[in-house]
Amino acid sequence: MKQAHLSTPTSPPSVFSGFNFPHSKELLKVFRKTFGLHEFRKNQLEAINATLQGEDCFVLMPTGGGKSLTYQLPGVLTGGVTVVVSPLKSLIQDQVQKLVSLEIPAVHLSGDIDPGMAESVYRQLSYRDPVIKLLYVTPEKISASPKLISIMEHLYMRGMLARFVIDEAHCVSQWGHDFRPDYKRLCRLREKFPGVPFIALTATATPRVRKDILHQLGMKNPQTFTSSFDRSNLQFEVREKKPSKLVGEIAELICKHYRNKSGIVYCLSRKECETTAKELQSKGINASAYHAGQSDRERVMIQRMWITDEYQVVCATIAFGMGIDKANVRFVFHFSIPKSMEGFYQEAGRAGRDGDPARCIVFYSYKDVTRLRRMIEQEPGNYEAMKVHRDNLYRLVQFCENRADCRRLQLLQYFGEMWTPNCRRNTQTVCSNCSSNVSFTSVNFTDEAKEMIAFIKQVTGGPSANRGRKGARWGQQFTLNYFIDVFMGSTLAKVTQNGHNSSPVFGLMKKKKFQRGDCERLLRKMVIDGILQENLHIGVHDQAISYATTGPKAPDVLSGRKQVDLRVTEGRAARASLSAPQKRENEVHQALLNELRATCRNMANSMGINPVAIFSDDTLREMAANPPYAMEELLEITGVTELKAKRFGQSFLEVVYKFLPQLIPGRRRKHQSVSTNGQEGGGKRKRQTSANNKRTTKRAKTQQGGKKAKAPKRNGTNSRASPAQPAPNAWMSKASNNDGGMSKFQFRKSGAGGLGGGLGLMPDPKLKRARSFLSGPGQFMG
Ligand SMILES: Nc1ncnc2c1ncn2[C@@H]1O[C@H](COP(=O)(O)OP(=O)(O)OP(=O)(O)O)[C@@H](O)[C@H]1O
Repeated sequence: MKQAHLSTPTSPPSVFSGFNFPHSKELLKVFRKTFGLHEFRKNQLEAINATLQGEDCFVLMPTGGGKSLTYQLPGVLTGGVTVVVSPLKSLIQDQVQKLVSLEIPAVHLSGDIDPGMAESVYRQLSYRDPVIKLLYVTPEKISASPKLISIMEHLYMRGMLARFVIDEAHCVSQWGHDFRPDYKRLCRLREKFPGVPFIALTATATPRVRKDILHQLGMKNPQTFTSSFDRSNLQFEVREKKPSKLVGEIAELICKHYRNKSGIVYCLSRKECETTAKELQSKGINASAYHAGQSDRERVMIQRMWITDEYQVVCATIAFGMGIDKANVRFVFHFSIPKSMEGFYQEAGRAGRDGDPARCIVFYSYKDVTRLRRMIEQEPGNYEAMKVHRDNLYRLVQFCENRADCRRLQLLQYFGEMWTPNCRRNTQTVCSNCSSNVSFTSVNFTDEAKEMIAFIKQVTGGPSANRGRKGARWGQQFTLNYFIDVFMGSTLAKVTQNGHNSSPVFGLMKKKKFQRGDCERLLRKMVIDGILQENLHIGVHDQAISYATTGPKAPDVLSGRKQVDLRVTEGRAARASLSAPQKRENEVHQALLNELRATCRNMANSMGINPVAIFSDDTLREMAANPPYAMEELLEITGVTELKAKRFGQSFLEVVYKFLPQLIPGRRRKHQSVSTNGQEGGGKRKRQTSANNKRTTKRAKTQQGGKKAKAPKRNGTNSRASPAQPAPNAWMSKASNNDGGMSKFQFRKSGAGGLGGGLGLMPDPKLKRARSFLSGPGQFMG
């Protein structure tokens, strides 16, 4: 694989870098002579040095990044046997073959090894100084074979158990996409063989899964080596799926751009694999199906023929491809959506391992979500596991639906990387969102959402009414599509028969000049956000039907604690009668967010640290959506600790101050509280505007149509004043003081009459809590 060009922040040199270790000379010799390699990739040398020093290691590298070397090379160098736990027989066989081809003594004990061979392996392992350097096993083998455990005990007693390698370590976490119960039992190895170092490796893990992996494996203080997950040579695209035309579309893509080029088409079911392969064949493409319904032999043969390019395309279920080291895969298409972001990234990552451009397209249809949900709910397992899978699926849906943010950025953010890739730099790999010339803007649909929720609740009886497969219900059952019909003013018979054409919400979205697609996206977003929910039922013909009802977050919307925004194309936004001030406000908040991000990036670059070590993007979004005007308000923002506020806060407040003239429009802002008597404010803390800025006062007056704003007091206090409101000119002087400014900001009281008749801007802590990554400005797009 060619080295990807990464614009990630550079990590500081590790204590494990370099060649000044006792083992370094021998290491270089084996690296060059045995493995035939010349240059280490990022983090390889560091991880190898660390494990050779007896450290536990956690290695996170993207697919094809070169993880195997980080344990194979130490395996060769160290005395004793390195035990590698790997999830798939095919993967194990492939690795063992490769090692043997390099004349490295490697063996496996996977399920289908013949008994004579297994005996021979056991015998060799019982020698005082075994020749075997790497022993590959499945986690199931470790769980089920007392003989293997006993062999390992003997190795351990003789000091010949060099290390344990946990490959595809995300399988240990049930928050991951590929949970394997036997992986979870691997922590027993730690108890049984104390002092034997572990290496856990994975190509896909969110911060949450990473934490869980270490917890599950009992790795308390590992050396962690993380490479960027960016695969800059991959082009990401999500296309609308038109089922009846899809195979034709795929065939055309292959014939036009990938004639005789290798690729994978991932399908959801065996049947889909078969029919897709057949149809591609009928269009002259050399394709084969690959799925669990075929015999092991058949699958091995298909895999081999694809690796050697005898088959151009494999139409496969997800079981295909893990660990296959085929460099020249030019495309990975998802005929139906994958089950999770991790699954998607792992599958897509099988393209372009040689570093040349490759294309990854997901064909997305919301109908597939119902199919997948049904599959998830039919899988054996407890409710928790099912819920995790369902959440993973909805996260992927959210990715597919977001047509505004860079796809690469979305993926990297999902994996916890906080930097902005320059996706547009390369026209061959620019993602479908960055190459689109449609511009988006955010529209607040909270009022409409409230009406919809009230209607759905009224007709369905709320969430408790539709629970259970055949549960008792007081309300009626309707699908999300039915509600879309109602809100779009459809005159379908079922709508009129139910009398919903006379409801006030009938045609609500049509009146807003919305297209059906936009209305669909809004309702799906409400499902993703938990404002609505879909309950899966099995119909009379064994068909899965999802009935919609209100979700757990609906009360937050009704009470005004949660806002419902949808990104729509600007033209549509205008048609949706977004008021001019509303639009201006959105733009200001977006511009503020951009500048906050730039500040964070620049600071991080100058300090040589990751921007996330300063503030996460979620924190910056919250800051932009609800700008802090003082240090104490900054401290209210999720992710801002006192230490961070002290170290970095001033720079961020200065950015906010720069936007003050636009942020003080003298009218009620989004997150303001309104007391029952119509007076605003009334909360413990109010974000209030500075009073002694004449420019803004004047502006506020104008915006109120000439209504006189309450005269600001210069240094007085006011019952509705925030205790921390520096005047802009005072802020500027604070900024130059360079003392962190914290104490002064906290205790200085400026004039507090506020603008626009003393409008207090109070952050609503509940709203902040409810604000997910979806609801910040610029997040969710339709
Ligand atoms: N330092 C290096 N120089 C050149 N090639 C390398 C280097 N390290 C690894 N490779 C090659 O890169 C390819 C991918 O490596 P490897 O199979 O270890 O990736 P991986 O991270 O385990 O991927 P996956 O997640 O798909 O299993 C292999 O062909 C390997 O030989």
